[in-house]
Amino acid sequence: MKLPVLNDEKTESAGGCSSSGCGSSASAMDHLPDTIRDKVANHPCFSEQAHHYFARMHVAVAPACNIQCNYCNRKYDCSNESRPGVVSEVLSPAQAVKKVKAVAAAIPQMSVLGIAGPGDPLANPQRTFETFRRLSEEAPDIKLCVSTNGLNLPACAEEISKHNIDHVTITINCVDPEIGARIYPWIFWENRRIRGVEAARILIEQQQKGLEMLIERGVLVKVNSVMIPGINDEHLKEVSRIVKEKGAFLHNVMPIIAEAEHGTYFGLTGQREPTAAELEALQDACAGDMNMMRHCRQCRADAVGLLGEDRGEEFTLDKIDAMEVDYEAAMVQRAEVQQQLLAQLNSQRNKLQNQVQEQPIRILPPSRPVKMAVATKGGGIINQHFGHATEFLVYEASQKGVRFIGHRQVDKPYCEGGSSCGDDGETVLQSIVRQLEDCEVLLCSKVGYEPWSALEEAGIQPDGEHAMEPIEEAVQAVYQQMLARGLAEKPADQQQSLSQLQTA
Ligand SMILES: C[S@@+](CC[C@H](N)C(=O)[O-])C[C@H]1O[C@@H](n2cnc3c(N)ncnc32)[C@H](O)[C@@H]1O
Ligand code: SF4
Repeated sequence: MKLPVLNDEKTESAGGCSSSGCGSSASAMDHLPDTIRDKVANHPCFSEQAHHYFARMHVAVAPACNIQCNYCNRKYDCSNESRPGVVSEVLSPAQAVKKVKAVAAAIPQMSVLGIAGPGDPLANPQRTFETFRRLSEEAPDIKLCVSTNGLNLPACAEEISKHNIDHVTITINCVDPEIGARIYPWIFWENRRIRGVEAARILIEQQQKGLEMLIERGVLVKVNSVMIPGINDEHLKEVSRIVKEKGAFLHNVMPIIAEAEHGTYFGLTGQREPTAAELEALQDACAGDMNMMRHCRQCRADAVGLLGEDRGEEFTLDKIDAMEVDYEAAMVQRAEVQQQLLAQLNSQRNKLQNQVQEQPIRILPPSRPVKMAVATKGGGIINQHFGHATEFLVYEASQKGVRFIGHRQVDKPYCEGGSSCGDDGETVLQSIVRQLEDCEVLLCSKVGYEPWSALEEAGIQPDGEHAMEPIEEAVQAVYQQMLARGLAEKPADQQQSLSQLQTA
């Protein structure tokens, strides 16, 4: 069965919430068949809207890998670090099942369990499928998903569909073996280590075959691609076109993380990471062809919580051993909480749609889009203090509506770092302001005087007047105010807004 692929340019409603490039906007979700909408409605990775409300967890049961990527080193771990491949402890399937049930009972909005490493789940098929089999029997209310490099996917596709795993992510960085040879030094295939272009050719063949087999079996497939400037960045447009044609549901183009201290080939050879603007431009170029995921936080292989947060420390093995879990009772509570969250999510979506329909048709002079940064702790509302934010979501408002375009991670929240300098002499505040330099507004619940001034000096208008309001509504409202004032003008009346905010 080939799944419908959304092209948000086509589904966008005039003046509405287009979330262009993301398959989860109100308009895009409405065009999905009910069966698929139900599958993604509470999946934080497959739906941008769901990621504000629903949490996910990964269990690290798969240590080995059957290929080497030049950007991956699973040996380097730091408990404060959130990046793929990193874990604090590898679990046995029995430990993983125990942990999942403990987390699901404690965090009822946790809807999805994924296996994503720290190596490749399908290079550890016994451990992976044993975990899935036991979970589908003992915790049938949890959605199961798996991430793979695809080398062993054709051999596992049938088993995946038997285990009721209806979401799979395949990492596809290229469809050209010459490019692949610059990303993958070797693969382990049919009991041999194979190198160079031949290795890349086999990997690409298996990935494409695996993708086709999953689509035929009605599994929702997301494709991850790591953007490596100068190596596969231009080429990823071709990858996007091909995987879309084959029926992939979502494409997630992620920036390479290449720090020398991680000891990866790319880290050590000085491969540069893309800038936020380069990533957005590539995502936009690919979006012409398919749905793009822009809310990926490149999680650890043992992450727990909402995307962007990690509550793993609350669920270490020693703590879980001390927890008594009645999963039958937990399932009842989980169902109630998740129903409520879905109702909230739907009501927010309907509200936005109604606003669009009720808006009188006005002919506005053409105006440019505006980017706004938002501080949120989840729930789809503006509910975080500027100084506590570890990341900011970025939205673009234009006359077509509001769309989510990405997120900016900060090294340290302002309140933890204050005006202290890093090795490069930049203060925490300067670094945050630099990350947000293309935004013109910052929406948060509160902001102190020092960051207020720094933001304003950088041309970013801080705004605490929309605290506790739904994000997209607030972004839309601020944009309307800017239009009414004439967009070329600098926002006036900052002093009045400032008096409504409290110091950090
Ligand atoms: C750690 S992998 C685990 C699943 C599987 N082995 C795979 O590669 O798909 C999860 C995702 O993180 C990506 N990843 C790993 N290291 C990365 C890095 N340094 N920069 C960006 N993405 C990375 C992988 O490409 C993959 O899409
Ligand atoms: S396939 Fe996944 S786990 Fe294996 S080397 Fe690549 S990123 Fe790391």
